[in-house]
Amino acid sequence: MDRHAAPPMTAPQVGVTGARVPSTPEPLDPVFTVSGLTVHYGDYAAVRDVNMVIGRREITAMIGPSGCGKSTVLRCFNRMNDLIPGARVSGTILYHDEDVYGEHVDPIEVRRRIGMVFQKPNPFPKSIYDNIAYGPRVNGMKGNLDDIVEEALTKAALWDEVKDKLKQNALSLSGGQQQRLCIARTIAVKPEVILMDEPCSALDPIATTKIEDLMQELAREYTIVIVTHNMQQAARVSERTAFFTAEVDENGQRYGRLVEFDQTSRIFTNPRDKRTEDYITGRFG
Ligand SMILES: Nc1ncnc2c1ncn2[C@@H]1O[C@H](COP(=O)(O)OP(=O)(O)OP(=O)(O)O)[C@@H](O)[C@H]1O
Repeated sequence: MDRHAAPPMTAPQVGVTGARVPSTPEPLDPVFTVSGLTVHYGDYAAVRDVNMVIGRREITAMIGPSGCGKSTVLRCFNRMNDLIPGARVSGTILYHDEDVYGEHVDPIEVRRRIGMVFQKPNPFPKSIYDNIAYGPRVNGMKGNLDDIVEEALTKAALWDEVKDKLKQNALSLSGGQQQRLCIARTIAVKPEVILMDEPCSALDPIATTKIEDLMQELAREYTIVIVTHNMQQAARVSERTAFFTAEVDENGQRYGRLVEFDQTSRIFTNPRDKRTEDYITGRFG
């Protein structure tokens, strides 16, 4: 797949609060263009007809009640659903101009370019150093491995805390440190996009703040898509928000759908859809 090297057509404006304020409902510099995305598990169409665009170097949040398909959609961006027996994806997801599910696309390469951080930190039971070095080694990346490890840990705001104990087992780190290690591990293989599935739900408030600060720092260089149950978190960190909900079809089947996708500031202050308003004001879900 060709990596899109063009600079963004429009730089995000900087608002009075210093927050990055996007200028249009839809990003002008898409990394992903999702059209008519439907995901089945066996015969069950869990999430249907999703259309959205993910902007380059933006943070896009996906929010909504449990079971509405947020994680299912997130896993489509890097073909993680390929690993779930019975999962079937229809519609298209363009990564720049290339179909992520195209016939000749290598899912391993997709997952290198589009990394993922999970809800529960999942370091390998190896040293801190080897956790980071693993990806670059198996990908045959050129360059000095020590430098690659230091750069990834520095970008993940963990270097100062671990530089004197790189040989220590990663499982000896705190939960928040383990999650930053997993982010460093993702960064080490030089992705363009980082997908995050509830990355703070297992962390305390201080560790959560560190990850949120880190996300904003990383968004200078990476495109980030985050699933979160925490609406305040979506409001704090993201430029755009997609609100999903679960509805029941004419056959009594519950399914997930995207209700509204817009600038985060608009979703949280002046949503277009009553269902979004009910959710963000706590009247539903
Ligand atoms: N591996 C699977 N096999 C079968 N059904 C699944 C699988 N994963 C998810 N589902 C179903 O798909 C629907 C959407 O689930 P998904 O986990 O994507 O929702 P979610 O919005 O991320 O939920 P939560 O916020 O609780 O994590 C649910 O009905 C769920 O039961």
